[in-house]
Amino acid sequence: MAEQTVLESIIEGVKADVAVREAAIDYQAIKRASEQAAPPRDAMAALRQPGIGVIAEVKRASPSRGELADIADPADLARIYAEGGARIISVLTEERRFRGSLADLDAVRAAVDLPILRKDFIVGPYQIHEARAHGADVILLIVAALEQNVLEALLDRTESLGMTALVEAHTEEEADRALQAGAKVVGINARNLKTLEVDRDSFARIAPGLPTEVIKIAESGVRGTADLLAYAGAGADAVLVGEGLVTSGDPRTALAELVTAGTHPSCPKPVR
Ligand SMILES: O=P(O)(O)OC[C@@H](O)[C@@H](O)c1c[nH]c2ccccc12
Repeated sequence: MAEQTVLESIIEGVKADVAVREAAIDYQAIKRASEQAAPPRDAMAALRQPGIGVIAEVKRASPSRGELADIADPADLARIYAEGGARIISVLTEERRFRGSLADLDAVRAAVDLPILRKDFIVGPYQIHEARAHGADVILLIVAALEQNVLEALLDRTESLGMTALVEAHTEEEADRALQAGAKVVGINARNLKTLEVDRDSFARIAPGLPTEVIKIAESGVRGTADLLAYAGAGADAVLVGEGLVTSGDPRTALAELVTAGTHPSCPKPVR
């Protein structure tokens, strides 16, 4: 048998964890909970604000870097992000490799009023209802992890709940599949989730081929304002930043620098 990619091994763990949660709260129950949650916030409006937005991520660990930051109080970090001008807060909920949890999502939801992205490896509708039930407004759909018909079904499910899907691609082919499925927000991840290699040029290669009306997010590898400005120059509406904030020692200042650069009159703007 061919060796598993990192992505495949993560997904295997995620499926096992979802099965455990579903045994405790079944599909009908999580569906009801998602329908009873307070209405989702408008992430598209947040992303359409002028300037290059920053999506700030609550991230403790990653398979590529191991432990990044303890983050004893994710609510506290989320408040710092909100005060610092983040457009959206991303919360990793994958437990095995990223040390996130739904408890983190709950804590952040209770602390801030911004749209929240549940960042996980979504494999089926259960996790989408779960995200909504826990107050998420945006979910990540990773093209490389999903068959096309499943991607389409999950995108429709997300939108029918009034949520926004950030559809993630790493190659031109995956970006085409995202568009085929009807994605309105496309993220280009500089990191290849199969090998964990980072290629910061992938955004500049792929983004110009996307329709102007599609919102474009540059994901991963933003170390500071120079990377933000480079992504802005290549047409990004927003950047998604984890490691650069949580390992900075001073996330408030690190975020302020990015937000200031992204809203400065000299910052390149996406063509609309
Ligand atoms: O920590 P970074 O390099 O700033 O990256 C943030 C974000 O892009 C990254 O966490 C991410 C992007 N897509 C993902 C999919 C799954 C898990 C994590 C991710």
